[in-house]
Amino acid sequence: MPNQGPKNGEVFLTWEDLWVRVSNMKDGSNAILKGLTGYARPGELLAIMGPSGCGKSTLLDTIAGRLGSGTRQSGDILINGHKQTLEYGTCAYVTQDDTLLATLTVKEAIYYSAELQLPNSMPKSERKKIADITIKEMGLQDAMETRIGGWSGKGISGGQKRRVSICMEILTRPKLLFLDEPTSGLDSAASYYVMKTIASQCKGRTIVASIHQPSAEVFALFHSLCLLSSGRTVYFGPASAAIEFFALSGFPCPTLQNPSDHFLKTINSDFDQDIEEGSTGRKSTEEVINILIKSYKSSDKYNAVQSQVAEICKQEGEILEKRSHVRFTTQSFVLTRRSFVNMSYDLGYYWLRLAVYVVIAIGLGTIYYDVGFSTASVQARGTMLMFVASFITFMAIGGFPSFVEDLKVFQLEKLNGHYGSGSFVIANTLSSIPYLLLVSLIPGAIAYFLTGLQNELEHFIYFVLVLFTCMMLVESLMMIVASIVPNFLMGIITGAGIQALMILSGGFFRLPSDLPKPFWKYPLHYVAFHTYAFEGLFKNELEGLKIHNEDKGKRQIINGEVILKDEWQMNMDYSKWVDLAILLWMVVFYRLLFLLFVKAGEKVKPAIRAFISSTSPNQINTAERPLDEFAT
Ligand SMILES: Nc1ncnc2c1ncn2[C@@H]1O[C@H](COP(=O)(O)OP(=O)(O)OP(=O)(O)O)[C@@H](O)[C@H]1O
Repeated sequence: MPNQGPKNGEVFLTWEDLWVRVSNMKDGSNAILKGLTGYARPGELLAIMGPSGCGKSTLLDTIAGRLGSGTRQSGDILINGHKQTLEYGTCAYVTQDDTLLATLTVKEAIYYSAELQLPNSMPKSERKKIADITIKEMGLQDAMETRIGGWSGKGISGGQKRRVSICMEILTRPKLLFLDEPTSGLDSAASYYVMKTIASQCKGRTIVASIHQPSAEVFALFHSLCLLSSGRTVYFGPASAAIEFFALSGFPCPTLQNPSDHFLKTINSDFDQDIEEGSTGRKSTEEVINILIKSYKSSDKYNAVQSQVAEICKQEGEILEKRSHVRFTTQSFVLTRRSFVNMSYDLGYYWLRLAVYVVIAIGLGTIYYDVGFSTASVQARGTMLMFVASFITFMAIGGFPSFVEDLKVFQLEKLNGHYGSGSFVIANTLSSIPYLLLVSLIPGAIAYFLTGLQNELEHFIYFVLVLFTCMMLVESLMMIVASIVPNFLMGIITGAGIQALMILSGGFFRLPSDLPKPFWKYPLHYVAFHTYAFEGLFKNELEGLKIHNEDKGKRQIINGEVILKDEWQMNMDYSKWVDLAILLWMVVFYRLLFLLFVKAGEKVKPAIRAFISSTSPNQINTAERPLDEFAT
C-alpha cells in the first residue's frame, strides 16, 4: 500500500532495531526482544503472534511506552516520524490482566466509563447510546446486571471480564489501540465476534493486538502479521502472504489445518520432542526457526518492511496529542459517585470495620463502664481515650486491600488517559466522608456514653470529630504508602510500622519531657498526628472536669486543667480546637502529598526510562544475535 502520510490524527507507528534486555544474575543481561523492526499503519489491524513467552506482551509494552522497571530498551520507536512517549492518554491499551472494580455491575462499569471518557459536549442520551452499542458489540447485553467480581467474590466469567476491558477502551474509538491477548478466555465464536468488532473499527485507526491462537476466521481478519519466536522476527508482512512464505521456506501448511496452528506448531521450541516427531520431521525446532528467520531476512517481505519503515520515518506527521479529558468537575463528580457505590458494595471497605468497631466500642464501654469522678477515673479516662485515638484509628488500615484494588484501576485508567489524578483524590476523599462519619459516630457514641465521659453535646461532637479526622489521616497515610509500596501485604506492614512509631512518640507511653530528644521528640513527637489527637481528646475530657480526691478522710476537688498541665504535660497555650485544626490540616497535607507522589511518578518514570534507554549499550552481545546473521 503506498504511504499516504498521516492525516486527521492518524497514527503511523514504526520500531527499528528494537532490543529489550532484563538484568540477569548469571551473565548480566538477557535479551527478550532481539532487534525487531516493524510498523503499524492506520486502517490496518496488526496481529502479533508467537508461542507463549516469545515476547508479544513485551513488544506491545515497549511500543506503547509501558515497559516495566528492570528492563533496558534500545532502538527507535517513532510515532508519525517523531520520537514521542506514548503515555497518559495518547493511546488506549487493553492489558493482559483485567483491572476492573470488582463490585460494580457490567452496566455500571461501562456507563461510568462512558461518562468519564465521552466529551461533555455530547448529550447524555448519546453517551448512553454509545455505551449500549458497545456493550452489544461485545456480546455483554445478558451480563449487564451481573457484578464483575474478583478477589471479594465470584462474578462474570473471565471471558466476559476480557470483553468489559475491551469495551471500556473502545468506547471513544481511539486512534491508536493496543490489545494484549483480547481473545484469551473466549470461545471461538466469541473470539471471532470480538475481533470482528475490533477489525471493523480500523478505518483511520491503528490497531495492534497480540493474540495466541486465532481460528482461521479470526486470522482472516488480520491485515498484517508479526510472527515472533524467542524475541526474533520469523515473519512480518501481510497476514494473507504468511502461508505462502512458510510454504516457500519448506514448511507448507497441511491441507485443512488452521494456518495459525501450523505457524505456532512449527516455531514452538518449548516442546522440542513433540515437534521433531511432528510435521517438521527430521529437523529440530531451533533449526526450523533459524531457517525461517534466514528465509525471512532474504525475502522481499523483509526489504518491504525496511523501506516502509524508512518511508514512514521520512514524513514528518503530526505529534500525537493527548486526548482531552471531560471537565474536571464532571470527572470528580462521576468518580465520586462511582467510588461511593463501590464502597457501599465492598464489605471490606467500611461495613466490616463498622461491625468490628461496634464490638470494640461495646468492649470499651463495658471495661470502662461509668468511670465516675474519682482520681482512679483519671487514669481510666486517659487510657480509654488513648485506645480510641491510637488503636481504633490504627485499624483503619483494614480498608487498605480495597484501596489498593481501587488504586490499580486508577493507575490503568490514568495511563489510558480517562481522567487525571486530582479528580481521583477528590473523589476518594468525598466518597469516604459519609462512611467514615458513620464509622466514627455509631461506635463512638456507644463507647463515649457507656464510659460516662463528659455529658455535653459539644464534648461528644468533638470526640467524634477527632475520631473521624484520625481515621481519615490513617487512610491518607495509607494512600501515600500505597503510592510507594506496590504490594498490599508490604503496604500494611509498612503502614502499621509507621503508626506504631507515631503512637510511641505521641506523649502517652512516655511523657513529652521524657521522650529522648533526637528522633523521638524532635521531630517525631511533633510530626505524629497522635500527639494532637491525644492532646485534643484529653483537653476535651478534662477541661472543666472536677475530680474528687479522698485523702485521709478529707474530700478534695482537683481541676482537670491541673491534671492536664502537671501530670500529662499537655500544652495548654492553645485550645482543643487548635489540635483539631492541626489534624484537619494534616489530612489535607497527606492527600496533597499523595497527589504529588502520583504526579511525580507520571513525570519521573518516563524520564528514568528514557535515561536508561539512552545509556543502554547499542553493541549487541554476539551470543544474542540470531544465527542467520552469522550465516549471511
Ligand atoms: N522482567 C523480566 N525479567 C526476566 N524475564 C522476563 C521479564 N519480563 C519478561 N521476561 C521473559 O521474557 C519473555 C517474554 O515475555 P512476554 O510476557 O513478552 O511473553 P508473551 O509472548 O507475551 O507470553 P504469553 O503469550 O505467555 O503472555 C518470557 O520468557 C518472560 O519469561
